Amino acid sequence: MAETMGKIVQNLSSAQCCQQTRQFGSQYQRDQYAQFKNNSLLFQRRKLTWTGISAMQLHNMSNISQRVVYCNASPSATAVPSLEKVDFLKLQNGSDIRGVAVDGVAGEPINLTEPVTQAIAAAFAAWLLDKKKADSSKRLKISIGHDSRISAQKLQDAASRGIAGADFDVVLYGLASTPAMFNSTLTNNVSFLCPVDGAIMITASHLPYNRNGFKFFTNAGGLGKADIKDILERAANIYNGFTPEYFKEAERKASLSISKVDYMSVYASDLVAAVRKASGNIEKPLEGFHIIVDAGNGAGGFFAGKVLEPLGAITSGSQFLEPDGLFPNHIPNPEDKVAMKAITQAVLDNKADLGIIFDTDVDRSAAVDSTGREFNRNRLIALMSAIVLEEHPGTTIVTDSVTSDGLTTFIEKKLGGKHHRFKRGYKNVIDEAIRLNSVGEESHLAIETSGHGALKENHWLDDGAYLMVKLLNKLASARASGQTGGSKVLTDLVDELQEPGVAVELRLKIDQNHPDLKGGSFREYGEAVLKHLENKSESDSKLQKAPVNYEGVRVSGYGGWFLLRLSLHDPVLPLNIEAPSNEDAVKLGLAVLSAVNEFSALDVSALVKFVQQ
Ligand SMILES: O=P(O)(O)OC[C@H]1O[C@H](O)[C@H](O)[C@@H](O)[C@@H]1O
Repeated sequence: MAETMGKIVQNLSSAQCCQQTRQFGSQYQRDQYAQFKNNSLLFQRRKLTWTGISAMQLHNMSNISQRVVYCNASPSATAVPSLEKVDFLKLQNGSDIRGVAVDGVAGEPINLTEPVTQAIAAAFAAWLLDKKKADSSKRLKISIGHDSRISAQKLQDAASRGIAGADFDVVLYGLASTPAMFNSTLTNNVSFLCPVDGAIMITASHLPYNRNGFKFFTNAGGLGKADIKDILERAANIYNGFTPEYFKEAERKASLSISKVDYMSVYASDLVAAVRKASGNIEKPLEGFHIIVDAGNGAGGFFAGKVLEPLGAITSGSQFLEPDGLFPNHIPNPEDKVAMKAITQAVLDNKADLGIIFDTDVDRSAAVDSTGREFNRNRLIALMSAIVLEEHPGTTIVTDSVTSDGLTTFIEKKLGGKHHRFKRGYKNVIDEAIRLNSVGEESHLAIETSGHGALKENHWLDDGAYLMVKLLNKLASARASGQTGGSKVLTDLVDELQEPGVAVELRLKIDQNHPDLKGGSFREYGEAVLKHLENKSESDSKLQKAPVNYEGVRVSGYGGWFLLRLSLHDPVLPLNIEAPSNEDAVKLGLAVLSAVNEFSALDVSALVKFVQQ
């Protein structure tokens, strides 16, 4: 059995990527597949063989497996790799690590190799050991999960060697969601080897198939920027000290310390229990509801079979539940228009009550009501605020900076709450909500327009599945109190949200090699652009600077507003404009353009196009 499970883990990514019969509807899909075909040659060279087991068969097999399987088959490095020089700090992406794990995209060489991964995992173990010094007598364990990416298995194997080499136990969850990984540090269940001391999620969220990365958790939550920097610095040292003996020894230790657990079943059953509890302990509180899931071929497919069906919902018409790291149907991203159109169409075609869509690693989500009305961005925040403010009257809702003025009016005037519009970035909003509570301002919800949302009642974990559970609770309790009308109970909650006639986001790139930067960083340049825009706006009588603002330059005028800010990660100034009409939006666009036009390293072509429409 142990050997079989070792094989299953080994073959998972080949199974996901070797489906031969594909039909591609768009150029995006054809491009992805062409790139994949090149990559599959690489896979063959690395001797990952295709055994003919489909991803769904694997899924079914894992369902009948024992809870804990000890894998004696070690993840093999096959040969001692030759090491290239690596700038580890370049792999930091805020509070995540991101890199290129698969060849095939021009101009994007691999920088997340197996040795780099092994060093990063060993560095996380070392970091964790420092944090847990108090009980260092016990052997620590780290869980590893991954999304559906085609590089998942090789990175999982390398991470396992890194952790085992540091004398930790490794618990493999296979295909998992990011929030489940955090949850595994909290769950008390020895037969599933929980709680673990630390958890690693291998994911690059919605990014293209060639990327991958890591998120790290302890029972205190996700690691922040400073911790990630610390881990990457440790990883660079570990990497520089690698020797052939080290690799051999890590491989030997890995063969002794890896177990496999079906943790997603534990996590899913917690979600099921939460909905049952909210409905007054009804076994099937969603009986009769037709709810469609679109997992975008990421890790969220479990939600249909392991959450909705046990609660009694019909899930027929659900789509893209099978993991496929080439994402052949649409990008798994609730912010993506094509993705939202796909779930909306599925709801309408199937005359379903509700549609639910997740991003690749299920930390983000959105929904669609039975009429095809989308609950994403400001509307999802409004809906979640309505639910949370019913439970906690007057509480503060923390959001990111690009939320609309209509949302503020809705939260404050209609719902009687307080809207704290903070900065972009899921970690920023979560940390701010935690800070507010610590200084005596009650907050129960931190949520971004991107679909990241975290509740105090759920350990401030940003969990797309849990957000959807809150919607299900509402459906179930409405049903229990005799209301009919399906998802109308949700739609009614946001019917007074004022929405702008026009809402756009334009992303203006800074050319980092442009002489106008005069050798400075793109951040300094971006700050100079923002300062200039702020000064110009102050001298324009038709514009008013937002009295409270935590990021970039936010200005009202012409019945709407704009926000220009620096991207969290990229050399980009994202510009959001919302206005009652196109004409007003163009006036706001022109006000920005007249201020930023003289910055020759800034690509304003998207803005020029917008104002000329
Ligand atoms: O600043 P931007 O480029 O718009 O990116 C902002 C986004 O970055 C990442 O994807 C984070 O996970 C999100 O929480 C954040 O909203």
